[in-house]
Amino acid sequence: MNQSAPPGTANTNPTLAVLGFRRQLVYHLHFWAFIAVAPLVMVQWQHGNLLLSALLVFFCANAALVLLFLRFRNTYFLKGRLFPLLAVVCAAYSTAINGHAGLYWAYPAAIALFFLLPIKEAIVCNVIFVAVMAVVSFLQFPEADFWRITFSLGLSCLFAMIFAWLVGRLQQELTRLATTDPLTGCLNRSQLADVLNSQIQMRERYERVSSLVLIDLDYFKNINDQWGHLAGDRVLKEMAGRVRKRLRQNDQLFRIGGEEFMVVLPETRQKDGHTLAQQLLTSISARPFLDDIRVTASASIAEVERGETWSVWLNRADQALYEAKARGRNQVVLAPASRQPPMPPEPWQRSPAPLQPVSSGPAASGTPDTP
Ligand SMILES: Nc1nc2c(ncn2[C@@H]2O[C@H](COP(=O)(O)OP(=O)(O)OP(=O)(O)O)[C@@H](O)[C@H]2O)c(=O)[nH]1
Repeated sequence: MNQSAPPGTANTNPTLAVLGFRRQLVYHLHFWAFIAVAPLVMVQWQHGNLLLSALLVFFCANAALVLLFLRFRNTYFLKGRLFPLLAVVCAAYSTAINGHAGLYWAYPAAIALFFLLPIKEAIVCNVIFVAVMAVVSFLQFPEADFWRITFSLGLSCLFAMIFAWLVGRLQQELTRLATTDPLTGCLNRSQLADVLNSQIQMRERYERVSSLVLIDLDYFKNINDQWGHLAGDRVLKEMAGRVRKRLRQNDQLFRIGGEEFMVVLPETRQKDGHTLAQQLLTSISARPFLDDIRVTASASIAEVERGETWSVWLNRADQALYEAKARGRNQVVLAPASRQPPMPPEPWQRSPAPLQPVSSGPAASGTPDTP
Protein backbone atom coordinates (compact mmCIF):
# COMPACT_ATOMS: atom_id res chain seq x y z
CA MET A 1 0.00 0.00 0.00
CA ASN A 2 1.07 3.63 -0.34
CA GLN A 3 3.04 4.91 2.54
CA SER A 4 3.01 8.47 1.25
CA ALA A 5 2.55 10.47 -1.91
CA PRO A 6 5.68 10.54 -4.06
CA PRO A 7 7.14 14.02 -4.26
CA GLY A 8 7.41 15.70 -7.64
CA THR A 9 5.20 13.28 -9.54
CA ALA A 10 3.90 16.10 -11.75
CA ASN A 11 7.41 16.97 -12.92
CA THR A 12 7.95 13.47 -14.24
CA ASN A 13 4.74 13.34 -16.26
CA PRO A 14 5.75 11.94 -19.69
CA THR A 15 2.94 13.80 -21.44
CA LEU A 16 4.41 17.05 -20.18
CA ALA A 17 7.83 15.91 -21.38
CA VAL A 18 6.41 15.45 -24.89
CA LEU A 19 4.78 18.89 -24.70
CA GLY A 20 8.17 20.26 -23.66
CA PHE A 21 9.74 18.64 -26.71
CA ARG A 22 7.19 20.29 -29.01
CA ARG A 23 7.62 23.65 -27.35
CA GLN A 24 11.38 23.49 -27.81
CA LEU A 25 11.01 22.49 -31.45
CA VAL A 26 8.69 25.42 -32.15
CA TYR A 27 10.93 27.76 -30.16
CA HIS A 28 14.13 26.80 -32.01
CA LEU A 29 12.52 26.87 -35.46
CA HIS A 30 11.17 30.38 -34.88
CA PHE A 31 14.41 31.59 -33.30
CA TRP A 32 16.67 30.45 -36.15
CA ALA A 33 14.16 31.53 -38.80
CA PHE A 34 14.16 34.98 -37.22
CA ILE A 35 18.00 35.13 -37.24
CA ALA A 36 18.14 33.99 -40.89
CA VAL A 37 15.34 36.17 -42.24
CA ALA A 38 15.89 39.47 -40.36
CA PRO A 39 18.90 40.54 -42.52
CA LEU A 40 16.90 39.77 -45.69
CA VAL A 41 14.45 42.53 -44.81
CA MET A 42 17.21 45.10 -45.46
CA VAL A 43 18.53 43.25 -48.52
CA GLN A 44 15.10 43.18 -50.20
CA TRP A 45 14.47 46.80 -49.18
CA GLN A 46 17.74 47.85 -50.84
CA HIS A 47 16.79 45.90 -53.99
CA GLY A 48 13.55 47.83 -54.10
CA ASN A 49 11.39 44.75 -53.40
CA LEU A 50 9.16 46.58 -50.97
CA LEU A 51 6.31 44.06 -50.85
CA LEU A 52 8.69 41.18 -50.15
CA SER A 53 10.48 43.28 -47.56
CA ALA A 54 7.13 43.99 -45.86
CA LEU A 55 6.22 40.28 -45.92
CA LEU A 56 9.57 39.45 -44.32
CA VAL A 57 9.00 42.09 -41.61
CA PHE A 58 5.66 40.43 -40.94
CA PHE A 59 7.39 37.03 -40.80
CA CYS A 60 9.99 38.29 -38.30
CA ALA A 61 7.38 40.05 -36.16
CA ASN A 62 5.38 36.81 -35.96
CA ALA A 63 8.52 34.82 -35.06
CA ALA A 64 9.38 37.35 -32.32
CA LEU A 65 5.82 37.21 -30.90
CA VAL A 66 5.84 33.39 -30.88
CA LEU A 67 9.18 33.45 -29.01
CA LEU A 68 7.93 36.01 -26.47
CA PHE A 69 4.62 34.21 -25.89
CA LEU A 70 6.41 30.89 -25.43
CA ARG A 71 8.92 32.35 -23.03
CA PHE A 72 6.65 34.50 -20.88
CA ARG A 73 3.19 33.01 -21.23
CA ASN A 74 3.90 29.41 -22.14
CA THR A 75 1.38 29.59 -24.99
CA TYR A 76 1.65 29.58 -28.79
CA PHE A 77 0.92 32.96 -30.39
CA LEU A 78 -1.91 32.29 -32.90
CA LYS A 79 -1.15 28.59 -32.33
CA GLY A 80 2.05 28.97 -34.38
CA ARG A 81 -0.01 28.90 -37.61
CA LEU A 82 1.40 32.07 -39.21
CA PHE A 83 4.95 30.76 -39.68
CA PRO A 84 4.04 28.10 -42.28
CA LEU A 85 1.72 30.46 -44.14
CA LEU A 86 4.19 33.34 -44.30
CA ALA A 87 7.19 31.09 -45.06
CA VAL A 88 5.40 29.53 -48.03
CA VAL A 89 4.10 32.84 -49.40
CA CYS A 90 7.52 34.55 -48.99
CA ALA A 91 9.42 31.65 -50.65
CA ALA A 92 7.01 31.46 -53.61
CA TYR A 93 6.90 35.23 -54.11
CA SER A 94 10.68 35.56 -53.70
CA THR A 95 11.21 32.86 -56.37
CA ALA A 96 8.81 34.66 -58.67
CA ILE A 97 10.72 37.94 -58.43
CA ASN A 98 14.28 36.85 -57.56
CA GLY A 99 14.56 33.53 -59.44
CA HIS A 100 17.06 31.03 -58.02
CA ALA A 101 18.01 33.36 -55.12
CA GLY A 102 14.43 33.07 -53.84
CA LEU A 103 14.07 29.38 -54.68
CA TYR A 104 16.70 28.31 -52.12
CA TRP A 105 14.33 29.40 -49.30
CA ALA A 106 11.59 27.07 -50.49
CA TYR A 107 13.44 24.00 -49.16
CA PRO A 108 13.73 24.97 -45.46
CA ALA A 109 10.19 26.41 -45.59
CA ALA A 110 8.74 23.12 -46.88
CA ILE A 111 10.63 21.06 -44.30
CA ALA A 112 9.65 23.37 -41.40
CA LEU A 113 5.95 22.75 -42.15
CA PHE A 114 6.31 19.14 -41.03
CA PHE A 115 7.64 20.18 -37.66
CA LEU A 116 5.13 22.94 -37.00
CA LEU A 117 1.83 21.55 -38.26
CA PRO A 118 -0.02 18.32 -37.53
CA ILE A 119 1.13 15.77 -40.11
CA LYS A 120 -2.08 15.79 -42.20
CA GLU A 121 -2.18 19.57 -42.41
CA ALA A 122 1.53 19.63 -43.28
CA ILE A 123 0.98 17.16 -46.14
CA VAL A 124 -1.89 19.21 -47.58
CA CYS A 125 0.07 22.48 -47.24
CA ASN A 126 3.13 20.95 -48.86
CA VAL A 127 1.20 19.49 -51.80
CA ILE A 128 -0.20 22.98 -52.44
CA PHE A 129 3.24 24.54 -51.92
CA VAL A 130 5.00 22.16 -54.33
CA ALA A 131 2.25 22.76 -56.90
CA VAL A 132 2.62 26.55 -56.56
CA MET A 133 6.42 26.29 -56.78
CA ALA A 134 6.05 24.08 -59.87
CA VAL A 135 3.94 26.76 -61.57
CA VAL A 136 6.35 29.54 -60.54
CA SER A 137 9.44 27.62 -61.68
CA PHE A 138 7.68 26.61 -64.95
CA LEU A 139 7.17 30.31 -65.66
CA GLN A 140 10.59 31.45 -64.36
CA PHE A 141 13.11 28.80 -65.43
CA PRO A 142 13.97 26.59 -68.40
CA GLU A 143 12.03 23.32 -68.61
CA ALA A 144 14.95 21.19 -67.36
CA ASP A 145 15.19 23.37 -64.24
CA PHE A 146 11.44 23.17 -63.72
CA TRP A 147 11.64 19.35 -63.54
CA ARG A 148 14.72 19.43 -61.26
CA ILE A 149 13.11 21.93 -58.89
CA THR A 150 9.77 20.14 -58.74
CA PHE A 151 11.30 16.71 -58.10
CA SER A 152 13.96 17.86 -55.63
CA LEU A 153 11.41 19.92 -53.65
CA GLY A 154 8.92 17.02 -53.72
CA LEU A 155 11.62 14.62 -52.55
CA SER A 156 12.68 16.95 -49.71
CA CYS A 157 9.05 17.10 -48.59
CA LEU A 158 8.76 13.31 -48.73
CA PHE A 159 11.90 12.80 -46.62
CA ALA A 160 10.77 15.43 -44.10
CA MET A 161 7.30 13.85 -43.96
CA ILE A 162 8.71 10.37 -43.27
CA PHE A 163 11.00 11.75 -40.58
CA ALA A 164 8.26 13.81 -38.88
CA TRP A 165 5.83 10.86 -39.05
CA LEU A 166 8.40 8.52 -37.46
CA VAL A 167 9.24 11.05 -34.74
CA GLY A 168 5.51 11.46 -34.03
CA ARG A 169 5.04 7.70 -33.73
CA LEU A 170 8.11 7.42 -31.55
CA GLN A 171 6.72 10.12 -29.26
CA GLN A 172 3.39 8.31 -29.00
CA GLU A 173 5.08 5.01 -28.28
CA LEU A 174 7.41 6.52 -25.67
CA THR A 175 4.48 8.24 -23.99
CA ARG A 176 2.56 4.97 -23.96
CA LEU A 177 5.51 3.07 -22.53
CA ALA A 178 6.15 5.72 -19.91
CA THR A 179 2.52 5.99 -18.80
CA THR A 180 1.37 2.37 -18.74
CA ASP A 181 2.33 -0.68 -16.77
CA PRO A 182 3.69 -3.27 -19.24
CA LEU A 183 2.28 -6.26 -17.35
CA THR A 184 -1.36 -5.21 -16.99
CA GLY A 185 -1.71 -2.34 -19.46
CA CYS A 186 -3.06 -0.14 -16.64
CA LEU A 187 -1.86 3.43 -16.21
CA ASN A 188 1.14 3.72 -13.94
CA ARG A 189 1.84 6.36 -11.31
CA SER A 190 3.36 8.86 -13.73
CA GLN A 191 0.04 10.60 -14.40
CA LEU A 192 -1.55 9.93 -11.05
CA ALA A 193 -1.07 13.46 -9.68
CA ASP A 194 -2.41 15.08 -12.86
CA VAL A 195 -5.48 12.85 -13.03
CA LEU A 196 -6.33 13.37 -9.34
CA ASN A 197 -5.69 17.12 -9.62
CA SER A 198 -8.06 17.43 -12.56
CA GLN A 199 -10.79 15.68 -10.50
CA ILE A 200 -10.06 18.06 -7.62
CA GLN A 201 -10.51 21.02 -9.97
CA MET A 202 -13.85 19.62 -11.17
CA ARG A 203 -14.92 19.54 -7.52
CA GLU A 204 -13.67 23.05 -6.75
CA ARG A 205 -15.08 24.71 -9.89
CA TYR A 206 -18.23 22.79 -10.77
CA GLU A 207 -19.12 20.85 -7.61
CA ARG A 208 -18.64 17.62 -9.53
CA VAL A 209 -17.61 15.04 -6.99
CA SER A 210 -15.33 12.18 -7.94
CA SER A 211 -14.22 9.17 -5.95
CA LEU A 212 -11.23 6.91 -5.99
CA VAL A 213 -11.16 3.23 -5.19
CA LEU A 214 -8.06 1.39 -3.99
CA ILE A 215 -8.00 -2.39 -4.49
CA ASP A 216 -5.33 -4.61 -3.01
CA LEU A 217 -5.17 -8.36 -3.49
CA ASP A 218 -5.18 -10.29 -0.24
CA TYR A 219 -2.21 -12.49 0.64
CA PHE A 220 -0.78 -12.11 -2.82
CA LYS A 221 2.66 -13.05 -1.52
CA ASN A 222 1.33 -16.53 -0.81
CA ILE A 223 0.26 -16.90 -4.45
CA ASN A 224 3.77 -16.10 -5.61
CA ASP A 225 5.23 -18.44 -3.02
CA GLN A 226 2.92 -21.31 -3.86
CA TRP A 227 2.43 -21.02 -7.64
CA GLY A 228 5.47 -19.00 -8.62
CA HIS A 229 5.98 -15.44 -9.88
CA LEU A 230 4.81 -16.17 -13.41
CA ALA A 231 1.46 -17.40 -12.13
CA GLY A 232 1.36 -14.32 -9.88
CA ASP A 233 1.91 -12.13 -12.94
CA ARG A 234 -0.91 -13.85 -14.80
CA VAL A 235 -3.24 -13.37 -11.84
CA LEU A 236 -2.43 -9.64 -11.82
CA LYS A 237 -3.06 -9.43 -15.54
CA GLU A 238 -6.36 -11.26 -15.35
CA MET A 239 -7.42 -9.25 -12.34
CA ALA A 240 -6.81 -5.99 -14.23
CA GLY A 241 -8.89 -7.40 -17.09
CA ARG A 242 -11.79 -8.29 -14.80
CA VAL A 243 -11.74 -4.86 -13.16
CA ARG A 244 -11.49 -3.07 -16.52
CA LYS A 245 -14.54 -4.96 -17.80
CA ARG A 246 -16.70 -3.48 -15.04
CA LEU A 247 -15.58 0.14 -15.57
CA ARG A 248 -17.05 2.95 -17.64
CA GLN A 249 -15.10 4.54 -20.44
CA ASN A 250 -14.37 7.64 -18.33
CA ASP A 251 -13.06 5.69 -15.38
CA GLN A 252 -9.30 5.30 -15.17
CA LEU A 253 -7.50 2.24 -13.87
CA PHE A 254 -4.00 2.57 -12.42
CA ARG A 255 -1.62 -0.02 -11.09
CA ILE A 256 0.04 1.92 -8.29
CA GLY A 257 1.97 -0.84 -6.57
CA GLY A 258 2.78 -4.54 -6.89
CA GLU A 259 -0.72 -5.88 -6.20
CA GLU A 260 -2.43 -2.56 -5.57
CA PHE A 261 -4.71 -0.88 -8.09
CA MET A 262 -6.52 2.43 -8.10
CA VAL A 263 -9.68 3.34 -10.00
CA VAL A 264 -10.61 6.99 -10.48
CA LEU A 265 -14.37 7.38 -10.84
CA PRO A 266 -15.26 10.81 -12.25
CA GLU A 267 -18.54 12.33 -11.06
CA THR A 268 -19.25 9.45 -8.72
CA ARG A 269 -20.28 9.85 -5.10
CA GLN A 270 -18.77 7.61 -2.43
CA LYS A 271 -21.97 5.64 -1.95
CA ASP A 272 -22.31 4.88 -5.68
CA GLY A 273 -18.62 4.07 -5.89
CA HIS A 274 -19.07 1.69 -2.97
CA THR A 275 -21.54 -0.38 -4.96
CA LEU A 276 -19.07 -0.59 -7.81
CA ALA A 277 -16.21 -1.49 -5.45
CA GLN A 278 -18.29 -4.33 -4.01
CA GLN A 279 -18.97 -5.59 -7.53
CA LEU A 280 -15.27 -5.40 -8.36
CA LEU A 281 -14.37 -7.48 -5.30
CA THR A 282 -17.05 -9.98 -6.23
CA SER A 283 -15.73 -10.22 -9.80
CA ILE A 284 -12.29 -11.00 -8.34
CA SER A 285 -13.38 -13.52 -5.75
CA ALA A 286 -16.29 -15.20 -7.53
CA ARG A 287 -14.24 -17.15 -10.06
CA PRO A 288 -10.83 -18.76 -9.59
CA PHE A 289 -7.86 -17.38 -11.51
CA LEU A 290 -5.89 -19.65 -13.86
CA ASP A 291 -8.54 -22.31 -13.22
CA ASP A 292 -7.68 -23.05 -9.60
CA ILE A 293 -6.27 -20.02 -7.78
CA ARG A 294 -8.79 -18.42 -5.47
CA VAL A 295 -8.08 -14.79 -4.67
CA THR A 296 -9.87 -12.15 -2.68
CA ALA A 297 -9.16 -8.44 -2.50
CA SER A 298 -9.71 -5.59 -0.09
CA ALA A 299 -10.81 -2.16 -1.18
CA SER A 300 -11.40 1.33 0.06
CA ILE A 301 -13.26 4.24 -1.42
CA ALA A 302 -12.77 7.95 -0.84
CA GLU A 303 -14.79 10.84 -2.24
CA VAL A 304 -12.78 13.99 -2.92
CA GLU A 305 -13.34 16.68 -0.31
CA ARG A 306 -13.39 20.39 -0.89
CA GLY A 307 -9.96 21.97 -0.42
CA GLU A 308 -7.90 18.81 -0.11
CA THR A 309 -4.78 17.99 -2.12
CA TRP A 310 -4.43 14.83 -4.19
CA SER A 311 -1.97 13.33 -1.70
CA VAL A 312 -4.34 13.89 1.23
CA TRP A 313 -7.18 12.37 -0.80
CA LEU A 314 -5.08 9.34 -1.68
CA ASN A 315 -3.84 9.06 1.87
CA ARG A 316 -7.40 8.92 3.24
CA ALA A 317 -8.16 6.09 0.82
CA ASP A 318 -4.94 4.37 1.84
CA GLN A 319 -5.81 4.54 5.54
CA ALA A 320 -9.23 3.05 4.79
CA LEU A 321 -7.54 0.24 2.86
CA TYR A 322 -5.41 -0.55 5.91
CA GLU A 323 -8.64 -0.64 7.85
CA ALA A 324 -10.18 -3.09 5.35
CA LYS A 325 -7.15 -5.35 5.79
CA ALA A 326 -7.30 -5.03 9.56
CA ARG A 327 -11.02 -5.86 9.64
CA GLY A 328 -10.39 -9.19 7.98
CA ARG A 329 -9.88 -8.41 4.25
CA ASN A 330 -12.25 -9.21 1.35
CA GLN A 331 -14.32 -6.10 2.04
CA VAL A 332 -14.74 -2.45 1.16
CA VAL A 333 -14.19 0.32 3.71
CA LEU A 334 -15.40 3.87 3.19
CA ALA A 335 -12.75 6.49 3.87
CA PRO A 336 -13.93 8.89 6.57
CA ALA A 337 -13.86 12.63 6.05
CA SER A 338 -10.60 14.31 7.06
CA ARG A 339 -9.71 14.16 10.74
CA GLN A 340 -12.47 11.68 11.56
CA PRO A 341 -11.83 8.12 12.74
CA PRO A 342 -12.61 5.34 10.20
CA MET A 343 -16.33 4.68 9.97
CA PRO A 344 -17.59 1.55 11.74
CA PRO A 345 -18.79 -1.08 9.26
CA GLU A 346 -22.46 -0.72 8.39
CA PRO A 347 -24.66 -3.67 7.51
CA TRP A 348 -24.52 -2.83 3.79
CA GLN A 349 -20.70 -2.69 3.73
CA ARG A 350 -19.98 -5.95 5.56
CA SER A 351 -17.85 -8.46 3.74
CA PRO A 352 -19.49 -11.23 1.76
CA ALA A 353 -19.58 -14.72 3.20
CA PRO A 354 -16.19 -16.49 3.10
CA LEU A 355 -15.53 -18.38 -0.11
CA GLN A 356 -15.25 -22.07 -0.34
CA PRO A 357 -11.82 -23.08 -1.68
CA VAL A 358 -11.62 -24.96 -4.95
CA SER A 359 -8.01 -25.88 -4.33
CA SER A 360 -5.48 -25.65 -1.60
CA GLY A 361 -4.44 -22.07 -2.50
CA PRO A 362 -3.47 -19.75 0.30
CA ALA A 363 -6.58 -17.56 0.16
CA ALA A 364 -8.72 -20.61 -0.18
CA SER A 365 -7.09 -22.51 2.64
CA GLY A 366 -8.24 -19.96 5.20
CA THR A 367 -4.89 -18.44 6.09
CA PRO A 368 -5.43 -16.53 9.32
CA ASP A 369 -5.77 -12.76 8.96
CA THR A 370 -2.72 -10.92 10.08
CA PRO A 371 -2.80 -7.16 9.67
N1 LIG B 1 4.12 -11.96 -9.48
C1 LIG B 1 4.28 -10.69 -9.11
N2 LIG B 1 4.34 -10.39 -7.80
C2 LIG B 1 4.50 -9.12 -7.43
C3 LIG B 1 4.59 -8.09 -8.37
N3 LIG B 1 4.76 -6.93 -7.69
C4 LIG B 1 4.77 -7.23 -6.38
N4 LIG B 1 4.61 -8.55 -6.19
C5 LIG B 1 4.57 -9.31 -4.97
O1 LIG B 1 3.40 -9.00 -4.23
C6 LIG B 1 3.63 -9.37 -2.89
C7 LIG B 1 2.97 -8.37 -1.99
O2 LIG B 1 3.10 -8.87 -0.68
P1 LIG B 1 2.57 -8.09 0.57
O3 LIG B 1 2.85 -6.63 0.43
O4 LIG B 1 3.08 -8.79 1.78
O5 LIG B 1 1.01 -8.19 0.50
P2 LIG B 1 0.07 -9.46 0.53
O6 LIG B 1 0.82 -10.76 0.60
O7 LIG B 1 -0.88 -9.34 -0.60
O8 LIG B 1 -0.66 -9.28 1.89
P3 LIG B 1 -1.84 -8.26 2.22
O9 LIG B 1 -1.78 -7.14 1.24
O10 LIG B 1 -1.56 -7.80 3.61
O11 LIG B 1 -3.12 -9.02 2.11
C8 LIG B 1 5.14 -9.48 -2.70
O12 LIG B 1 5.46 -10.83 -2.51
C9 LIG B 1 5.69 -8.99 -4.02
O13 LIG B 1 6.87 -9.70 -4.39
C10 LIG B 1 4.51 -8.43 -9.76
O14 LIG B 1 4.57 -7.58 -10.66
N5 LIG B 1 4.35 -9.74 -10.07
